[in-house]
Amino acid sequence: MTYVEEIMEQVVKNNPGQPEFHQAVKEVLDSIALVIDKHEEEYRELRILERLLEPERSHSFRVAWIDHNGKAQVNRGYRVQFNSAIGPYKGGLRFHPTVNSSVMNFLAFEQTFKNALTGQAIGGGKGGSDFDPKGKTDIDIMNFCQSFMVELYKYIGPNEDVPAGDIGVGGREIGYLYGMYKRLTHQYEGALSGKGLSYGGSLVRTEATGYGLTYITEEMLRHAGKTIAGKKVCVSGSGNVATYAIEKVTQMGGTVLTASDSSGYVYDPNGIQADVIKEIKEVRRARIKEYCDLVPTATFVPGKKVWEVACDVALPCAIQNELDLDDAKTLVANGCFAVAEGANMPTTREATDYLQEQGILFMPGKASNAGGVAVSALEMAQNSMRISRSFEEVDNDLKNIMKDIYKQVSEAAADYDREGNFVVGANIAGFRRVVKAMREQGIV
Ligand SMILES: NC(=O)c1ccc[n+]([C@@H]2O[C@H](COP(=O)([O-])OP(=O)(O)OC[C@H]3O[C@@H](n4cnc5c(N)ncnc54)[C@H](O)[C@@H]3O)[C@@H](O)[C@H]2O)c1
Repeated sequence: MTYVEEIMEQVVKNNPGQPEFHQAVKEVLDSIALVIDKHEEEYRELRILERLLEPERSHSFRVAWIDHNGKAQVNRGYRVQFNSAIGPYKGGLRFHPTVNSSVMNFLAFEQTFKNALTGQAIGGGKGGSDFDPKGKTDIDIMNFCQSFMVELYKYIGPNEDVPAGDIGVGGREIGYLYGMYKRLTHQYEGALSGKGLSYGGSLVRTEATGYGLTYITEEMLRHAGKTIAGKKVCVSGSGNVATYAIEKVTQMGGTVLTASDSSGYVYDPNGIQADVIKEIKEVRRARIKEYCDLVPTATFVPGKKVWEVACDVALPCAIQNELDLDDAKTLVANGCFAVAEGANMPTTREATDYLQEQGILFMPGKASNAGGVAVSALEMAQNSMRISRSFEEVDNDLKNIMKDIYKQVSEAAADYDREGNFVVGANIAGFRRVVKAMREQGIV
């Protein structure tokens, strides 16, 4: 048995009932087997993979809170501090009923490689809760966030661990979390990113993941002699990443045909309007169906996924495993030639393999959605220096970071004779940077 095979068996044995974590680890190990095989003896001796796959620290805690009816509620909170070889832990907080140890481990593990790809000094972490924000009042959200922070603040700090938003955690939630952090620690410091502009946030952080996704997609298309302008694009989701991907694709001359939530999708051949999505999701906090009340040319398709709509480019921006093999076949049959992941692991392994076999340009999330965390790191730097930079400056940095990620990913793939395989390239490039830092710091 090879070292990689042995380790994969061990991961499954040591983390039973964690399918998402196993899926993420398998994808990475399959890609980096090429590198491991070259250094097998040395890596075995240093137990590189064992150390890389064991989170440095995992916190799980009770979150008791009172809802707007005065009733007691209890949820479970998490913070997984996976790897700090290259910097303080960094990664979002997710509030969604599907959150469990498997999802947390998969996200924190992926985050380690993604953060390495940005070239910044940030390690990998992730956190969240099985709390479901759907249908909750503003008071519920504040009470929950405050109780969550009463525990979380013990583990975070600007030089230790800097959480940000993710599914279910946007500007409102970060505000409530930060308010309680400051009250508990009496420190005004950048212990969270994605903060509001009035209290230390960075311009472009809100837009960063969706914009960054669009910039790297354009870069990938450019190298294939194409461009986003004039293309039909399917976007799934209608949250932070989806909204700003829709906005940037439209600005760059593409037409976004779809947006969705867990109830179904809306289709508009004239192009989905990001401002209307913002009104529905950020102001009214309503279901996507309401889009059709505001835009008469749009139609709502209940209970279906966006991938049945013919498009040139697909941008999955909702949740893990939302694009499966059947969806991939439909996309290819309808002429789609590029897929870039806005969400984390939205494409199943079978779907990814099929898309790559069919010669579809495919950019994995750990490269294509890294813009959010990259601008979070810029926010951390601004907080430390007590400065704020202009929209243009930060946006320009974001563009350069995304271009650099494309370069690293394609060069790493080429180094191992896998030109155009950006999954292999992203995993190898991230792995090389993390492992170099781990080796230089000894067995810790
Ligand atoms: N926010 C960031 O900066 C960031 C950065 C990197 C990656 N991501 C990833 O992007 C994805 C979306 O995150 P977000 O921050 O936009 O969250 P969000 O809460 O703002 O939006 C999530 C969206 O997904 C939709 N959704 C959830 N389950 C769905 C389902 N089963 N079918 C269809 N739609 C569904 C929700 O309705 C919502 O529109 C997640 O995978 C997240 O990990 C986010």
